[in-house]
Amino acid sequence: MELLAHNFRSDFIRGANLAKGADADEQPLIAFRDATQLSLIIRATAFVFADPRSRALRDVIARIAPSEATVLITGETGTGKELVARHVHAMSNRRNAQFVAINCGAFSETLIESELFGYERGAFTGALQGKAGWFETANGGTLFLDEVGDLPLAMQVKLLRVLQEREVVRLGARKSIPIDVRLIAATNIDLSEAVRAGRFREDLYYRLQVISLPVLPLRERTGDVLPLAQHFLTTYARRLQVEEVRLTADAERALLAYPWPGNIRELENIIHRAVLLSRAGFITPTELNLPGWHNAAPSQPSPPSQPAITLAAETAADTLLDAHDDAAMLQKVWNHLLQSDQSIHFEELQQQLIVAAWEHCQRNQVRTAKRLSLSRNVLRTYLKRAQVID
Ligand SMILES: Nc1ncnc2c1ncn2[C@@H]1O[C@H](COP(=O)(O)OP(=O)(O)OP(=O)(O)O)[C@@H](O)[C@H]1O
Repeated sequence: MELLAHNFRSDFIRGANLAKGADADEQPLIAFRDATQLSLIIRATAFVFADPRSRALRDVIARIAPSEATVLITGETGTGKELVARHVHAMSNRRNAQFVAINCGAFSETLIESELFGYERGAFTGALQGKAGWFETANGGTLFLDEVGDLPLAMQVKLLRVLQEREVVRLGARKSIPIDVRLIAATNIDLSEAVRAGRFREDLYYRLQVISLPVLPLRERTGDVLPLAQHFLTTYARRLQVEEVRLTADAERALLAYPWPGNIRELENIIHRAVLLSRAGFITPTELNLPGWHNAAPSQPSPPSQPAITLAAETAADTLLDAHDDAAMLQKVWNHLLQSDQSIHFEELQQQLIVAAWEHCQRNQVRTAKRLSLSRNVLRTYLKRAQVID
């Protein structure tokens, strides 16, 4: 297996320091990223490239990284698009400058303009002082625009202009500011389809995909499954200060047979939970609890009924969303649910929790996505899967 890690800050391989460090406690148990926060700090960056198709991708990245060309990364949710973007940056000549990662789906239409391009003092009510936008923040480095398909059309026009002119004009300003930024964009929707439907500008589409990097779903690169599982096992065992944990042969077979609709993020969550539930240093298919897997052993407790899961999710969502500190609260709720009934099905519970949050937000998708730090696209995917929207 091949594991690449960058020296600047690699939480995944800094295991020894992590075990006792603050990071160990602060890692949220569920992978809702706080998309509304700028990730100005280069965070965990370790890559497993074991499958021949992943190694081919790694070789393409090495070839294109040093160029200044704009890159469009495509792939299903959770396939590792952001990690690929960080890898491109880390292998480019801009590696010592800022990598700014933004999730375009996490911002309202009005907010995104001032965040992207910045504003001058007095540009709008409440603008008591000027602020640099993301383009200015990333100057000299790389700007990663995740979920670029979520950009409103008016913003697409402005983005195209910045890419053409290589300068930004802050809201309320007359002067333009020259910028030197490499843009990497990512999407999990079919942008060419969005172009045909008139939701995405064709000129911007071609401008973005000077280099196109498709990231395959995990089910199409099964050679990565066990090395990734091993990688997350080591990571979470260290973070959770658990002794060495191993997968049984049955558990490995189950991992290989599963189709991974949520891709690497789902694998990471499942291993994280299995490490928490593991006994005597082993993870069996019971601890993996993969959707569709049923343990015939009579000693197993029967799974909770659907109403019980729904109620637990509703309570969890209400507690979570009423709390001030969402991340800490989410971790507590999640811990509680894991401990209260270990047979609760992770995916099912996650789905129920998201639906409950959507109900809590009066079925307003924008507000729900914002509260959960998910993009609207990802939220819609979950809601469709739960069959509560078309
Ligand atoms: N090759 C890899 N090696 C190790 N970890 C990986 C790899 N690819 C992805 N991951 C991990 O899987 C998780 C999901 O990756 P990432 O956030 O980059 O996916 P994404 O495609 O950008 O998702 P989304 O479409 O939802 O934004 C992250 O925790 C990331 O660290």
